[in-house]
Amino acid sequence: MFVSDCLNVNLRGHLTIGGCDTLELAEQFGTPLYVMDEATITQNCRKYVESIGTYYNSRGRVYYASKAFCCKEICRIMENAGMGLDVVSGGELYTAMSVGFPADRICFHGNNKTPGEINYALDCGVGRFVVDNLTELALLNTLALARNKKPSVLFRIKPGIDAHTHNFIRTGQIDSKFGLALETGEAEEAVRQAVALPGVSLTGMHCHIGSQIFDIAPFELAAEVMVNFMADMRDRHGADLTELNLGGGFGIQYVPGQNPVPYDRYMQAVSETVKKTCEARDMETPFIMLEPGRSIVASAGITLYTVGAVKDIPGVRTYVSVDGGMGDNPRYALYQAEYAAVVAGKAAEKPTETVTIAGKCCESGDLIQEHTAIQPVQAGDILAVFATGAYNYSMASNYNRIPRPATVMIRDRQPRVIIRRESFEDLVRNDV
Ligand SMILES: Cc1ncc(COP(=O)(O)O)c(C=O)c1O
Ligand SMILES: N[C@@H](CCCC[NH3+])C(=O)O
Repeated sequence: MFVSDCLNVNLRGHLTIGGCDTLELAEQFGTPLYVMDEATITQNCRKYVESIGTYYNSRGRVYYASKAFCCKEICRIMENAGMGLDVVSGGELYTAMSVGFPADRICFHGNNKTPGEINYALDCGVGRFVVDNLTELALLNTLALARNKKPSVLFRIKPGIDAHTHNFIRTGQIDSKFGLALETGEAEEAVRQAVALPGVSLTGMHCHIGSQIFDIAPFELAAEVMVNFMADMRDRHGADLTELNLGGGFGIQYVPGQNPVPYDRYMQAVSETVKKTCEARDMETPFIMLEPGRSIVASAGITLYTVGAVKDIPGVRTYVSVDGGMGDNPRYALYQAEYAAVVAGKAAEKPTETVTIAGKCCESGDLIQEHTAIQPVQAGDILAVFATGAYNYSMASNYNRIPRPATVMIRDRQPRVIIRRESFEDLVRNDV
């Protein structure tokens, strides 16, 4: 009925998440409120971890891409689930380290890591650096030598795959700010340099072709391109490459009618490609790394808002204004991302209205969704927007000095605050 199994309707006709009544959650914790179901997150982790067992003989690791949703508690949950962590900044790394996440299970990304961030990561002892460009390679080599370290390095490669997703979240094609291009010889040049550098140990290759991808073919193609490139680098430069990171990007269902590929089918298809290509190139199957973000946390989350003004413009549209907006969810403004919503107190009823859900920022584009079907709605109602667990809190801002919402995590029907609501005091804390 809904886009996630953790959502349901109780006998009062109210929307529930993880067995908790959303109207009671809104009453207890206030709105806007992010709510997440822990069992959904841990089940998603388990599916990935098990598929590494099934398809790669357990020779691999799943790194949760923490950019999707990063806070201390999610790092603890990931550690307990046996996951690794993909971090992309000093801040994400700091968050992980602050709860004692094992540094050797961290993969450090980023297309412009600063010397400060690199030094911090070296001091933490992060397991893998995914190096984006030649400048970074030279810098990492120098900084590592100065600290008497030799970090393991993977190169971020643009495999030249054009995945069918929104322009802003496509990354595998040649015109991308991320990674080293194959076509131009840039990637090979990086390998040639790295094998001769004393401060880095080149162990493998990485690619990530984009996000919210629904087809299997681009992933298969990327895997084939990457294995072939690794074999070429072995043949031409003697590079001993034993690790292949295939990134994340697996699509999820935001609205009914979308049909994401089940992980298992993706894993099976890609593992077959990897093995077949390795055989053809007389290469051992590398240690496989994956970096799912969205598909681990998105469907575990919803956002609860309180409806304020409902403005009907006859013959034009009806605006339903809520007490949050682009500050807590910028994805419609950025990517015209699709979302489904319900009036939480009427979740069992059929949607009969078509409305535009607007936020409270001083910005016409501050919309959560346009022309969306919903139950009859009025001021004071609680509105729930689905599948907001990824790239909502992590991309939130304080535009218009609106405090960021709290996040509540539910386990065994018990809600607990894992991120406190920001106060006005928080907003001025760093002002001088
Ligand atoms: C390098 C890298 N890895 C992993 C991810 C996670 O992607 P997703 O959340 O789509 O699984 C991203 C984001 O697109 C990324 O850039
Ligand atoms: N933040 C984006 C995707 C980019 C993922 C990171 N490379 C989203 O909300 O869909």
